[in-house]
Amino acid sequence: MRLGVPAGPEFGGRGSGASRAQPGRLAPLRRLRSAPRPGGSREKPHPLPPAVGTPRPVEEAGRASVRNSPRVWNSGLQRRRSSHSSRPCLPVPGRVEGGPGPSGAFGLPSGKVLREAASRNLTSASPQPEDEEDEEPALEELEQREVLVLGLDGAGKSTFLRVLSGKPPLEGHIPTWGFNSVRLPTKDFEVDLLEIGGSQNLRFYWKEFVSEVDVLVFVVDSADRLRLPWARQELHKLLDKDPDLPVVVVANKQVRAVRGQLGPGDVHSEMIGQGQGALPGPMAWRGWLRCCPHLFYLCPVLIPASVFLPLCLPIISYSGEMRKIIIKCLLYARHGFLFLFFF
Ligand SMILES: Nc1nc2c(ncn2[C@@H]2O[C@H](COP(=O)(O)OP(=O)(O)OP(=O)(O)O)[C@@H](O)[C@H]2O)c(=O)[nH]1
Ligand SMILES: [Mg+2]
Repeated sequence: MRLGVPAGPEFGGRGSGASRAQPGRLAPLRRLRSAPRPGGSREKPHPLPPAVGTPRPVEEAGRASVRNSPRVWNSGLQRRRSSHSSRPCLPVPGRVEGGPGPSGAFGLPSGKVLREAASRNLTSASPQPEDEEDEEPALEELEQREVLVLGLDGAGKSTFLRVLSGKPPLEGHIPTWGFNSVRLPTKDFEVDLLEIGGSQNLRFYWKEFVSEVDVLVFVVDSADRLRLPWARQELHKLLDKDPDLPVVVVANKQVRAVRGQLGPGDVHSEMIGQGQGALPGPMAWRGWLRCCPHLFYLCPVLIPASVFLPLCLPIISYSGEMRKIIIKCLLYARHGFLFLFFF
């Protein structure tokens, strides 16, 4: 059965974002995204291709060679791509209760196929003033980053995407039953973010995507003390699947967390883990400081937690400045972990 997987309603859902997408410039899964969409207008939910035996879509003439040219890809991505290039497209028989479609459920055939659907539905964020895009750079000069945004339900993934794309956060929790995607254009880069809903039924699919993205953003609800161990378990499962994956942990809802007596240090130790199964320290932190001076202020391990919070307060908000910092993090992420804290 072929059923639709719409973007979440919090992003205008059901294809409204796609009307602003630029098909010729879609970043993620450039090898797959131009697959014909059966009978789909951009205003309708995107039906997924058949689960098994999906033909590889043919890239648009000309663009494919540019996009896939080694000159365009950064070395980290090449490394990651080449080490996973032989990964087969797994048929996933799972069903998601409560999802759209006549039966109230949908099957997600594979990471690649879902991301293809997502790429058609990309919501391009309007360029912010700080990007100073006088002239669009030539296509072949653009580099791209594909960022997967995961985390337990209610952690704040959709909010993260919304705010980064210049929209105000929504009041209340509207669960994402499929995916949301957004494009952040910067001067020389395109950053595509893909959120997959965090409900238990959707977590099964997360691992299908991690090997094919440049960075994982893992959003944690710092106030949800009871579920922090679950969040850690999910994160570590993903890292088992791809140990080289650069991770940005977003420790959300710090205001509520402080009320619940859970500070950044707690989130840090919960997510890194302690004792058996813990991630080794050097692996957790190497590489970040070379990237961007701002990161120093965002890394709780290098500054005692007691001074970390005051230092961070001026920049821990979803401000324009924060947006720039986050984009830098996503662009230059190479190894290990970074923690960002939001209130
Ligand atoms: N105080 C505070 N609330 C937040 C923050 N981020 C998100 N929220 C709230 O948390 C609730 C859930 O946020 P969502 O972004 O919908 O959560 P989600 O991770 O996308 O959830 P699923 O789509 O179900 O996986 C909403 O009510 C948000 O307003 C934050 O940084 N601080
Ligand atoms: Mg969501």
